[in-house]
Amino acid sequence: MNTSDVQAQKRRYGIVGNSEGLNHAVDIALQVAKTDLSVLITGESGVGKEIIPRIIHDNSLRKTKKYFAVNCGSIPEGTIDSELFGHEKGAFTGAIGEREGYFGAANGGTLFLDEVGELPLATQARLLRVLETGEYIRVGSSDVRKTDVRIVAATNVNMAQAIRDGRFREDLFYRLNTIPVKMPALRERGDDVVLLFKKFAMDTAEKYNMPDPVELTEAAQERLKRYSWPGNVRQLKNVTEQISILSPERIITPEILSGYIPEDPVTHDIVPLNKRNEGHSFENERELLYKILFDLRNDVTELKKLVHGQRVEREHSSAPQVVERPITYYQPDVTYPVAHAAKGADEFQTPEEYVEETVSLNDVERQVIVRALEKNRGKRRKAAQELNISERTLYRKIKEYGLDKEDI
Ligand SMILES: Nc1ncnc2c1ncn2[C@@H]1O[C@H](COP(=O)(O)OP(=O)(O)OP(=O)(O)O)[C@@H](O)[C@H]1O
Repeated sequence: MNTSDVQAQKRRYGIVGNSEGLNHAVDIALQVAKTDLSVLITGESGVGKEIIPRIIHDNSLRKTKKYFAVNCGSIPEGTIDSELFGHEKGAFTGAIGEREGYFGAANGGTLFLDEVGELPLATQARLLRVLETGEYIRVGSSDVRKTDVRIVAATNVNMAQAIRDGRFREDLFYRLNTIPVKMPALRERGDDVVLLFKKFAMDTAEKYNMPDPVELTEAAQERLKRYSWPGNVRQLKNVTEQISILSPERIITPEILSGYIPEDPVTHDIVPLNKRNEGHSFENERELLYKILFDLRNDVTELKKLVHGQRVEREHSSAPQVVERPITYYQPDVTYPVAHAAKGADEFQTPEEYVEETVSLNDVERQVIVRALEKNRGKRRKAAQELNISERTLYRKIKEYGLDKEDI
């Protein structure tokens, strides 16, 4: 293994970790990059398979040509052939114009077929043909076209089982698997888990302008290493973000970790997140939640500034003082104390009047959505963009909170 090349690639792509399995995967990617051999990357969901095809393409002779990543599992069975191989005008109802398809568009370049194990059998036959001969036919056409595409595929399904079940063609498997690359599960990477936690903690602190990233005690590091991480690096990233944002403590102990990962090191209670399930994606929910929490924190900070400003003003005019409140972080399952919204300078409250009111997270979420809808004059697409969530999630939330019955 050329260690310095491997280290350079890891720096280039922001890959964190130094375990043997990870270094080996990057090394193989580098070694095969200059060939046109097909590569099949295997590994559990969330282990970081997507980076390997990028390394291969960027270090290949095709690097100046197109690179496409296609998630085969997220494309409906009815349209996958047309997406991959293109279609002619009028090939099926709704085919208003012709479509080139990825195999045509990537000519000369690289195509990354993620979740290749999910391809329907008919598409597998087409894929085998193009891999063996470079030939393919658009849907609704009889013309044979030629293309020169390098295929890198990835899967998290057990291919041997899929072949036994008749869900995946054995001949295609061998064709794709010319060079196998195995991405190890996070639980097999030893200290990498701690390095990754540090990276994600720093990224989160930077992203949200936090003064200091969270840090792990020695015991907490051991606890992270003992846990089985069924959702792998993706799960660790989410957990680190959650801790960074939700924990008022910045030094993380095993006790604090217990609120975020199960005590039982091998339990699969925390379900791996499914990126493909866009309509009800946890990533979207999480983003919305983070946004709410940050809006809330910003509101409190603003309020604090306002209170401070008012206090200074009133001190000068010997008016009654207002008690300053520390900013509180949100804690799961705890209602959040907020001061009454500032009403305007003249209506400002005295300490006696300054009451705490609790709002649930749902109330806050509802308010944030109403605010975004009002601001965008009911335009849901714009509101969803502003909230950084998908339109489908916004529609669902609107229904959930009965906002569709309100005049916004
Ligand atoms: N070694 C690593 N260093 C830094 N970030 C990583 C590393 N491995 C994975 N990640 C990050 O973890 C997340 C999940 O990785 P990725 O999407 O590549 O997983 P995957 O194996 O393709 O999962 P799936 O099979 O579900 O598609 C991404 O945000 C990725 O950037």
